[in-house]
Amino acid sequence: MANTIELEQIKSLLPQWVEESRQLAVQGKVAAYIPELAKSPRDTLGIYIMDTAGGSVAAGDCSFSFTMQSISKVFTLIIALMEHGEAAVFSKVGMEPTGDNFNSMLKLELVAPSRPFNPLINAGAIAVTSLIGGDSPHERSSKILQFFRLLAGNDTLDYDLDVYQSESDTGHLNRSLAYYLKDKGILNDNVEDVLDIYFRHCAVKVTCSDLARMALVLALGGIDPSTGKSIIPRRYVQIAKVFMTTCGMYNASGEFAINVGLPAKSGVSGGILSIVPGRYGIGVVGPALNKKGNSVAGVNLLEKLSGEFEWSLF
Ligand SMILES: NC(=O)CC[C@H](N)C(=O)O
Repeated sequence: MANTIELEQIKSLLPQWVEESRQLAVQGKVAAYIPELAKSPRDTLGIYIMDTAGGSVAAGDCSFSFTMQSISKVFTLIIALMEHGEAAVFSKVGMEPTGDNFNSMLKLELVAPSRPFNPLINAGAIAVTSLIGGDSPHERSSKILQFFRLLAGNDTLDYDLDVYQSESDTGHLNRSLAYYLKDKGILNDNVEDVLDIYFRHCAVKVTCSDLARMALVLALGGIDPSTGKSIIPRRYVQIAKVFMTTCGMYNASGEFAINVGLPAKSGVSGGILSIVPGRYGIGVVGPALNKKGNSVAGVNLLEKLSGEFEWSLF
């Protein structure tokens, strides 16, 4: 179906669907292991969809801002690939899902070498972040933030310093993962430096429209929709999409592939970035999470959309 006709249909259906999906938030829980995230309003639900021709649809709580958390890992992977290429990145992380929690230590010890299974689990993302170069932790963080701003088409993107501080004060499990990787020679960086960079990129504050714009660049195979120029090599977008499909929704990635069938990445703040390749960039937020750590209402909304408009890639 032509995008413009479909977008009009989405526009008319979406407000009602948002209200229906919002009802499911009571089944979920807001993440509390980062204390600052526990303050998020459970019933919030927003979605923003951008198409390749400049059209967009917004519904629900689109002015709500939230931190990217694990969604940022997709883009730090891309930066590391652009700086160092595939061989260097895949010497530090694998290409396979784990079946374990995103912050699990288990396979690092069980499987030799202790290379994290993929770049979207915490251990893998920390290893990838350690590859991003610069003269100081500040310079490395700035480079990441600038790239996120470019992708979002929003020069005002910045850190939520309360969330950053909260995670920095309590992120001892991530610290232990990083020290373990340092011991095993996977991480060559100063551990506290790399964690600071990691906590900062997780704490970049966005709205659904920022996520949709970042997603749109991926949907376009790396083309900046404002300039028509390539800002990410197509091959690296392909790699990112594969990881989003196989590992992007934690241990529910298989279920999500069956029920929605789109590359997606979620974060513990309740955000989900998803794409319909060649067509749409989508940003969703709903802070109440299901047992697998994904936004209950957000996943439900994406299921409705994909089902109705037959977006599944499979
Ligand atoms: N799943 C997530 O969104 C995790 C990101 C979070 N900053 C953490 O490291 O625990």
